[in-house]
Amino acid sequence: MKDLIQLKDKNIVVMGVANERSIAWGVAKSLFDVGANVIFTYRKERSLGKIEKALTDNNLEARLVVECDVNSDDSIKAAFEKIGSEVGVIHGVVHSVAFAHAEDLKNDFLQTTRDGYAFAQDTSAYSLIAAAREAAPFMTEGGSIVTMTYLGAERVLEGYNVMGIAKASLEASVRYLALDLGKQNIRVNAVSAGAVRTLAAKGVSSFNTILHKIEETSPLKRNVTAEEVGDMTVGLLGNLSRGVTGEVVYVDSGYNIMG
Ligand SMILES: NC(=O)c1ccc[n+]([C@@H]2O[C@H](COP(=O)([O-])OP(=O)(O)OC[C@H]3O[C@@H](n4cnc5c(N)ncnc54)[C@H](O)[C@@H]3O)[C@@H](O)[C@H]2O)c1
Repeated sequence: MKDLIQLKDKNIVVMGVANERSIAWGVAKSLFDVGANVIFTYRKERSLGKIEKALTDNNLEARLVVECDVNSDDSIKAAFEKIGSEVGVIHGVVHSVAFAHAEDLKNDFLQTTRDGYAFAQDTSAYSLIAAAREAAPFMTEGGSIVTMTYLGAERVLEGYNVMGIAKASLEASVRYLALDLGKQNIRVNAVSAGAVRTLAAKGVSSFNTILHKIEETSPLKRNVTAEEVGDMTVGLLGNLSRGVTGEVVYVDSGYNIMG
């Protein structure tokens, strides 16, 4: 399988590990399993500590760990320049980053503020465009970019509100980026993950209800794990998916197909 995926010794940037429950950590574990060189980016010192602890506890070694605040163009540019200068070629990027203000997830969607809307878009959707732009010059052998989205982009899920709009932008951005970057043989896809209990999920008030609903009604009658999301992400990063770009792939026990 490792040979089919062809990610051994490839340099893959993973953005968005806050702790061992993060979807990005599930992705990183799958990447370590196939022998990739994993480069982490983090926003806060607290996350850096959590990444270091997760690596030590699991007896793993990162190729590099770099600070990157996706609300800042300068920070994104500096992060990818540092990564590029250290590793030379970047073969893949995993964008697993999102944020919205708590009040915009608690209040009715109708009450979304202009600032809250802009902030959710900036952090959760524009950040993919900026990261892709700064990574692309170092992706000289072609490669793959994968982001994390959610069903709330297409369906109204109570309490997901402004984040649903950000995910809709994110999914459209995946398609436009796929066209631009296809010329460089860089593929861009999204994984639409089922509900996974993480730090970010705490902001969604209806989260427990969603978990139960998936258990009851999805074809597989269970929730998915960050590891399962990680495995599909690695599939989209590697050679087996070389003909796939601009897609949203669901890892949600099939929940999205149900009426
Ligand atoms: N947990 C779920 O149920 C679920 C389902 C579908 C999609 N997702 C998506 O998966 C992705 C990862 O979320 P998660 O659930 O693993 O939660 P998480 O809280 O573990 O990860 C979110 C990450 O975003 C980072 N982040 C936020 N603002 C940032 C900024 N300005 N600069 C840099 N990093 C920033 C945080 O530091 C954190 O590492 C998100 O895009 C989320 O919307 C989550």
